[in-house]
Amino acid sequence: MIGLADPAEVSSSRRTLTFQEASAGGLLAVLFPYIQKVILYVFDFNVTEYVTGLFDADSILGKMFDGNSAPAPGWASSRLEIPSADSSYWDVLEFVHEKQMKNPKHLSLSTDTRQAPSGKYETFHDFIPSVGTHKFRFQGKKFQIERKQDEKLAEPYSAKRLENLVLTASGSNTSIFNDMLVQASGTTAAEANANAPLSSVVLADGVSETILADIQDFIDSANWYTEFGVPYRRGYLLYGPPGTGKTSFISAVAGNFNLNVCILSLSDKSLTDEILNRMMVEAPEDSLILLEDIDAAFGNRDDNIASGSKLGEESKTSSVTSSTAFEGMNRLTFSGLLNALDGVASSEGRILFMTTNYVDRLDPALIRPGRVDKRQYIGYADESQVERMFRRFRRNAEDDEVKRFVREVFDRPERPDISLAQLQGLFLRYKNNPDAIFSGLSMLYDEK
Ligand SMILES: Nc1ncnc2c1ncn2[C@@H]1O[C@H](COP(=O)(O)OP(=O)(O)OP(=O)(O)O)[C@@H](O)[C@H]1O
Repeated sequence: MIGLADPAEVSSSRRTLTFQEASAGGLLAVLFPYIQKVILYVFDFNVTEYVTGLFDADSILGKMFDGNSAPAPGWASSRLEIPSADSSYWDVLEFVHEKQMKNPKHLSLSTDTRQAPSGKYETFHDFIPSVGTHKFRFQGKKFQIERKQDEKLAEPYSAKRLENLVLTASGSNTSIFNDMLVQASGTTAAEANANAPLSSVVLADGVSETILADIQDFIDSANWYTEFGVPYRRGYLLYGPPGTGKTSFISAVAGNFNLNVCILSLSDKSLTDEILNRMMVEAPEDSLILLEDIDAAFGNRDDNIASGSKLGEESKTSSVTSSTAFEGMNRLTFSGLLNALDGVASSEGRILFMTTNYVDRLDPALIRPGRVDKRQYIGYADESQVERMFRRFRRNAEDDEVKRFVREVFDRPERPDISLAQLQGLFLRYKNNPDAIFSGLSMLYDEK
C-alpha cells in the first residue's frame, strides 16, 4: 500500500551536518572549480563532464550535474566552424537532431535527397535543428552548436548560401570533432557502389567502345579545357526504348573509371530546383552524375507552345510547363534544370549522363553542345547482341545452338522488337531448364 511517510521517520533518516563538515563542504564547493581547472590543464580531463556523462541528460542527476550544458566561459574549449558549403554540413545537422531527439525544441523541415547504395537518390523529409543555439552531448562531452545565417555567403541558385555552423566543445582535445564527423557522415553517407562489370552490359557493336574512348579523351584533356577557357565538363545523352541497358551501362562506366555514380530521376515528383542544385553541388568529387528520364519533368513541345514559351530559345527564363507542373505536383523548373547543369555550382571535371525514352520531347536548349556533347541511341536487341546474350547465359553452348537461337528470334514474319531486359528475363526463367528456352521464346512473343 502506498502512503505518506511518517514525518518522524523522514527527519530521523536525515543526517545533520556538523559545523566542520559544513564548512569543509563549503570550502570544497569554493575550491572545486579551481581543482577542476588544474585537473583539466594537467590531465586534459574534465571531472564534471565525466560525472555528467554517467547520467542520462534528462535524469534528475544528469540535470543536477549538467547545469548549463554549454561549455562554461573561461574553460578550455574547442571550436569548429562548418560553412554550409561543406559537404558535412547537413550530416552534422541531422546528427545533432538525432542526439536531441528526446527533447526537440526548435526544428525546421528539411527536404533532402540521399543516395541509396544503388547510387539512386531518394527524397527524404527530415527535421533538423533550426537557426539558433542548440546543446547536446557526444561521448559524454557537452557540445554547443550554433546555426547562424551568413548573408555574406549569399549566392543565387546556391543551396550552400546563407549559413554556417559553429560547434563548441569543452576541452581542448579537438579529435572529438573528428569522431563526431565520422559518426555524423556515417548516418547518411552512401556506400560505395557495387557496379556490374562492363562486360555484363551487351550493347550494339562499337557503342560501348566509342563512349569509353570519349570519356578517356575527356579525362586526358583537362589541360586543353584550361588553356582555352572551356568549362571542363562533358555531357552525354543516351536515348532509346526502355530496358535496353542505358542505366546499366552508365553504372558500369562509372565502375570502369572508378567513379561514384549519383542517380537522380527527374520523374520524381518531389524533386525541386533546390534539391537538384544541391545534388549537383554536393555530389562527391570523382562522381558521374546521371539524370534519368530527362523528358519526364517538362512535358512535350506542344505543352510548351500552348503555354507561350518559345522552344529552342537559349533562354533560362522559360519555366516548366507540363501539366504536372500546372497541377503543382512538380517544383522543378526548366530554368532550374539549366542553371543546375551549367551554373557556378557545377563542379569542374564533371561527367554527366542523361537518359530518356523520348528524345523528340526534349527542348533543344537542354541538349545543345556544352550541355550534351555526345548523343547515343541505345536500341532493341540486334543479332549480335542476342548472340552475345545467349553465350553469356549459356556458357557451354555449341555454335549451332547459338545460331539456332538467333534465327528463332529474328526469322519470324511479325517479329516484334525485343529488349535486352526481356531477353535477360527469359534466361532467368529457364535457368534450371535451359533446353526449354526455345519454347519460352515463343511465349515471349505471345506476351507482346
Ligand atoms: N544491353 C543490356 N545488356 C545486359 N543487360 C541488360 C541490357 N539492357 C537491359 N539489361 C537488363 O535489363 C534490366 C533493365 O535495364 P536498364 O535499367 O539498364 O535499362 P534502361 O535502358 O535504362 O531502361 P529505362 O529506359 O526504362 O530506364 C537490367 O537489370 C539489366 O540487367
